[in-house]
Amino acid sequence: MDHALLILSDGTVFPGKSFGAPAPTLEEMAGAAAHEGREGREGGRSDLSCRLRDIGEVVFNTAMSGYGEVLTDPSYTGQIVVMTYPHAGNYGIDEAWSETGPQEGRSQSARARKVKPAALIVRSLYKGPVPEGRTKLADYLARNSITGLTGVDTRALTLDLRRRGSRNGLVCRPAQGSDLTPEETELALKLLRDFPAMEGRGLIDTVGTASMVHLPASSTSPSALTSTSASTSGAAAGTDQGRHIVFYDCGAKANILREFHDLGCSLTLFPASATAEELLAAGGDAVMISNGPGDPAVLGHQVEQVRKLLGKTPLLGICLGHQIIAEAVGAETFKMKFGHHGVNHPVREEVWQGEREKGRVFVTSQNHGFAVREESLPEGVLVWFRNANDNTVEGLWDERRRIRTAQFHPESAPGPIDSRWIFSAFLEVI
Ligand SMILES: NC(=O)CC[C@H](N)C(=O)O
Repeated sequence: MDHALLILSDGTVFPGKSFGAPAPTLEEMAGAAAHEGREGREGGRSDLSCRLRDIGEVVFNTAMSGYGEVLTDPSYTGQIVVMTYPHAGNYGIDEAWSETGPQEGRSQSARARKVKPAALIVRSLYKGPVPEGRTKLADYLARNSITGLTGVDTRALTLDLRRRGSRNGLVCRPAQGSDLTPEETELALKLLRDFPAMEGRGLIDTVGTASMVHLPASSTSPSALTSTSASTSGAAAGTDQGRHIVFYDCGAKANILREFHDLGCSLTLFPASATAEELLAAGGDAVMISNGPGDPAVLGHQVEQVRKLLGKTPLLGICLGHQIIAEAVGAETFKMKFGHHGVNHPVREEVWQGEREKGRVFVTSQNHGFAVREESLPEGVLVWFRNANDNTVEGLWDERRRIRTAQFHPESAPGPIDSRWIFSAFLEVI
């Protein structure tokens, strides 16, 4: 394994050893950045930098397992993920665990890009055998051209990110030996200065389906949803036969689709470029807005479309979808200091209905760096869920316009399934 380093935008360095794809040198990274910049200018595209490997916003994830789902979750696009649990790789990885939803109409290269984060950082990579039929984490990353960094003091790194906030970083290899030359350090800091901050980045163009996809309720296992350990035997399976959910796909996780499917719903997925008219014309019972990467505040098109849907159809949202709906009703979102990424975030229910016990607390799976500003919520839009650690808004409830949203991930994958009932609660608005 080669010496490699994580460099944060303020110059803090965390040394380690690379696994998976070899870490690039700074000269290679500068060449790739110049190439992407040229292509971006000539192609008239606004943000190609998300396709650059090895550079992105460094975030820590507190899950004890689930690296396979984390690596394939489209919401991690543009981020370098640090796992706080010290060991990674000991159960290998199976392609079938992918959390990436359908990618119809995308180019072959986009579809082949299975791993969404820009790099993975761990304390200690397990190198022993893995169960038959599975791939070693290092081989999986190598096959997908993603660099991993092991031997990193992830505890110190996490404390640093908590104290000073998530910020951009890059993973690189010194051209010689184990340290960077002053020139290499200068180049690294320049690359990081030129790289866009997560606040203000629109990233959904690169994820999700690019053309309409219909997943009928009757099919027992649509090819896009073949694998899951968490949702094959839904407790409430079949109870909502016949519901048709129109799905606004901003980079959906596969398990969200599976959960609706397990409740007997048919789904029609539309790309994030679709219009409100197209979504309504599909004639569904509700429109669901998916999770996805990047800053919700810059998604003008999607916010505008969702605004046009208000009151015309029930609206459901998860994570980015929750944030887009919040923007559409006139509320604001903001960048959190280090976000919530993990599977152990307590959330309290603040609005309840019918027989449900009051004020329940759930341990939830989370992955978000932005949140809804509570003071900006208009009248009639209630806080359905609240984070029990920091009191931030974790879900919205609007009775009049039939809106239900969750900032966290009721579909888990990875994580506990305590809040899985929310999919049934979503369908109560129909
Ligand atoms: N998982 C998600 O949908 C993430 C939403 C958004 N990109 C955030 O970081 O807050």
